[in-house]
Amino acid sequence: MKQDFETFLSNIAVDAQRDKGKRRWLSKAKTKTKDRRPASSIVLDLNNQRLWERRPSMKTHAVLLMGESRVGKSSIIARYCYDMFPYFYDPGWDRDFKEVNIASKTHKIELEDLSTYVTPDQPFDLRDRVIATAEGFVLVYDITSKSSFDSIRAIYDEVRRKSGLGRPVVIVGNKRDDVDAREVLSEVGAKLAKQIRCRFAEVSAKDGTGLEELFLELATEIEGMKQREAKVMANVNCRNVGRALIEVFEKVSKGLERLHWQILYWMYGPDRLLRVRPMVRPVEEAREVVRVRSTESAVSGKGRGTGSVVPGKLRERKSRKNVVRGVENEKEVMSGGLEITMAGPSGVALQVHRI
Ligand SMILES: Nc1nc2c(ncn2[C@@H]2O[C@H](COP(=O)(O)OP(=O)(O)OP(=O)(O)O)[C@@H](O)[C@H]2O)c(=O)[nH]1
Repeated sequence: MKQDFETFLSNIAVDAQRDKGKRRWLSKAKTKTKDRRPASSIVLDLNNQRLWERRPSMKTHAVLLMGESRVGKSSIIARYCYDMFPYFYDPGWDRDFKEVNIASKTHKIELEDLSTYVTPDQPFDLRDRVIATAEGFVLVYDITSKSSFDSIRAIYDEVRRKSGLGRPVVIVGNKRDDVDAREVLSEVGAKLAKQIRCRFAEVSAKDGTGLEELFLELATEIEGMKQREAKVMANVNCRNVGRALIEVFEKVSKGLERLHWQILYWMYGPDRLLRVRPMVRPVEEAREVVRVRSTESAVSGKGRGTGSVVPGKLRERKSRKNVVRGVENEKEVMSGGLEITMAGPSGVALQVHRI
């Protein structure tokens, strides 16, 4: 009887302790609510491709915890962010964060438990979107439940299907404190991780074992991935900028050359143009082709015509108003037409327009 009474008393003490823990945990969570607004916004298109993304800083890493129900995802978040272990089951816990130091810089790790997205009132599409926006994944199983381990492979496949390329994944066996009830050996977990080439860890949300290293290494991995992505993007941009600069430069130089000939045309008119030309470009340098465009057909309104002067031959065209004559050897072109195109030594077509 005495013993029963003592057991009764100790049970009350345990319950009181749990209640106290729950109250403390909830009040902490409440004060944190202000900070629990989403730190990042991402706009996806219908195929879950990123259209626009705002992250408050490069150093915020979105980590998604996935796994069967009751494997301890919420408990891992509670232990890691508040250093406390809730003895009660709370399926509603969703998102929190913790700041850590990596290479003497502060990084913010946002942890999210996906189970809240699979309640019947949530559209299924939301689940896909949450996966698509996460930057790192923790696939949790319970070492005391073989079935929770068996589901990991399918979850991993889903992550690879729906997430961006190269997002780090860690397979985590939780409840390692519960050695007596163990159903999944750590070698088995490690073997699966090796097969799908990702990291493996065994942790305990109850006593906090392995959690600090787990998230620190994951954040470092995510940071590395982001830096690699940023480098690739910078390279792509550099190449584009370089190509654009060359294009602009080519356009400007062609434009300048054209302008140069236009000014000569204005100054001397078509008749005297070729007398000035050698001053600009020595005759020997000039190529053997002179093209004359837009002659009689342009003037007569039938569209643009193109004539070319065969080297060494005199070519003459007549229209109602214009006479076009080109003497290749002397590089002489006379035109009353609208436009003359000459192939210069650099291979750039020079056009002289009549205004
Ligand atoms: N012994 C032990 N029990 C744990 C551990 N982590 C969680 N639990 C217990 O496992 C139960 C489920 O934990 P939760 O954190 O609510 O599990 P969950 O994965 O978030 O569940 P859902 O929200 O349904 O997805 C709770 O009763 C916890 O007390 C652990 O490391 N060791």
